[in-house]
Amino acid sequence: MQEFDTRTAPLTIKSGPEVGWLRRLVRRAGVWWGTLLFVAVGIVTSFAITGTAMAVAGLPDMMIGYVCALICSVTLVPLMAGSLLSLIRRLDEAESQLYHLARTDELTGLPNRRALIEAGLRCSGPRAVLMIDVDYFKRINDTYGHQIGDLVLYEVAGRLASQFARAGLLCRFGGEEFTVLLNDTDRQSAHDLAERARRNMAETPLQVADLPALHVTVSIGIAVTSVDHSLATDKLIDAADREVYRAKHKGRNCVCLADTTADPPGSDESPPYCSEDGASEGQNTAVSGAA
Ligand SMILES: Nc1nc2c(ncn2[C@@H]2O[C@H](COP(=O)(O)OP(=O)(O)OP(=O)(O)O)[C@@H](O)[C@H]2O)c(=O)[nH]1
Repeated sequence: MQEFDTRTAPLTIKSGPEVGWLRRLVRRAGVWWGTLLFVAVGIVTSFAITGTAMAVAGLPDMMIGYVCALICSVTLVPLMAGSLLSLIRRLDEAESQLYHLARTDELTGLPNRRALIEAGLRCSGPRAVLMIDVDYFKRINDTYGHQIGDLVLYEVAGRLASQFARAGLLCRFGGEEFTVLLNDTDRQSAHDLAERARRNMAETPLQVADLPALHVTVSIGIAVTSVDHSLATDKLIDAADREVYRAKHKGRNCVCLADTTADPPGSDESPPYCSEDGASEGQNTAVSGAA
């Protein structure tokens, strides 16, 4: 399956774990050049030690000492350094792969919840969390089976990626829930983005395998934090999740905004706020609109 490119997003998952100087050397120079460097350092060091040892022992400069040092440097050092550096490279590749796998959702290729939490810990400024839940997803599974359900989730992820990849970090939170973390975003912008994505999903049916077009809608909960009203990302996620429940109770296919900051977008009334442009519950089933 294709992996969605989230590298263009302002918030990205960290590319890998912290590494020490030896790993950085292997990454930059490779095993062969790294080994050559070790041999060069080995020759210089062994010559220096040999010379010093002979001087301390009161021996005259003997060629044989330097020849022994040279033979050791060009035989033992490449053997040991080469083995060590190739082992480090293999471990580095394995750890990087493990790091990436632990932060990627297998089905959609999107970053997963762990990646979201880590990205959230790294930001402190004004930001927004959008929680996006596919409506009546169980019906899709029940009607077409889990395999088609998986394909629908994959297509939904692709659609959401096209809407949010440049705006923020889109993750699969779990099940049929997706999350977007938006940095430096106020309520109005977060709401506009969510509303655009909701509308796009509702108005353009999904094409999955050879099935007729599937009308899928989403309910979106938003929580925003500002400089004056700072809130940790996990609290924002909880608040956005509560808004999803509110959106579900409102009939689904709508966007609800949490009361975490000042006024709701375009309104002087007190928050929280819900924009209800969606279909009614009856029309808004994931499968009832299938042509
Ligand atoms: N195919 C598939 N199904 C999944 C996956 N993860 C969760 N589900 C299913 O998603 C369904 C979610 O159902 P509910 O929580 O009842 O929600 P819903 O049917 O979408 O209804 P509302 O959220 O209330 O609109 C369950 O049937 C889960 O089995 C997955 O990775 N693949």
